[in-house]
Amino acid sequence: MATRKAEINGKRPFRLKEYTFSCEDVPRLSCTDPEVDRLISNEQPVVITDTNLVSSALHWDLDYLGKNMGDGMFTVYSSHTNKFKYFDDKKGNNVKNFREPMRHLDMTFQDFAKRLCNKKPEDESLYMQQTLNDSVGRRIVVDFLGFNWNWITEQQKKHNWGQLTANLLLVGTEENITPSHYDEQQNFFAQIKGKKRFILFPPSQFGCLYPYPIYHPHDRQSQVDFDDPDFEKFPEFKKAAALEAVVGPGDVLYLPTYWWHQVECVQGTGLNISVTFWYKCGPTDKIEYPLKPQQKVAMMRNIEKMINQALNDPKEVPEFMQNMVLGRYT
Ligand SMILES: CCC[C@@H](CC(=O)O)C(=O)C(=O)O
Ligand SMILES: [Zn+2]
Repeated sequence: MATRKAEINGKRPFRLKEYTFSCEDVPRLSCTDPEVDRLISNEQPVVITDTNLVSSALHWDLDYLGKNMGDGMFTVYSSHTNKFKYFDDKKGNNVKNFREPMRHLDMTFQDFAKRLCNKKPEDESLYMQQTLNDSVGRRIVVDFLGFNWNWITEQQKKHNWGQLTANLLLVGTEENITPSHYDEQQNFFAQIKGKKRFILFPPSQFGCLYPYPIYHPHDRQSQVDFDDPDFEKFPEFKKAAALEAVVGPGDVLYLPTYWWHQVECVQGTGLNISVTFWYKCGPTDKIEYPLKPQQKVAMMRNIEKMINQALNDPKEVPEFMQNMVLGRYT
């Protein structure tokens, strides 16, 4: 796999995997720069520095979390490859012979830390993805309360977002990859330890990324394997053009809703810790034309849901959709 050298702000270089598509940089601005507000209002991604959003957690490492996460059971995924492709197990029966691409395990943080430390190259990769809740130890609660809630709540209000829905703690090792998908919430993604590379595509490139059908367990995930794209099956992927951001400790990436993202723990940057801040989207006061790409994606999802409900059988959906468009809108 070809790689290329990269660095953040002249810091120690590291290597990034090369793909078939071009990558432009996401803007990297201080939170004091008024351009940040403009980009967020326009639902454009931006790496925001100097927020102190998670400064109270920059000392987190495996040892500290092992001592302070408490003895609760936490969600850990295990994968034969280094890819952690999300799946909705409630939709598993909709697809014949669906094979779950990773295993969902529950374990204490101490057990997770031990398995990471003793991990041999042939062992499965592990990725903790746990919503921060009141089961954690007191010192983690203190660190959590020490997040810069003033700044992020000010953003939430300024941009008229809905409620904070979850803070997901992500603890992984270098080379863990979350393959390309989109979410339906606004996300301030805070990096605590190690570096993460985001490969982003705007919602307007929906047609290049070929998401699975909405009834599929991999709903919202791209069908395209970036490491070996099938241009026969997914010809429009040739036109995909990405934005890229590498975030390090203290950086916050604003990841707008419906933006596609593949996320890679960067090689050579060690243990990787992040926390997400997911917010419900705000209400659309007035429909304005032309509609925004993300509104069209939301419309497509609602129409797919309606068709699935009306047909009441996933096996009937492909023929129905093809009859509707093939030779008529193609
Ligand atoms: C389960 C969430 C994973 C995360 C990407 C990553 O850090 O691996 C992501 O996709 C997001 O924050 O939206
Ligand atoms: Zn995501």
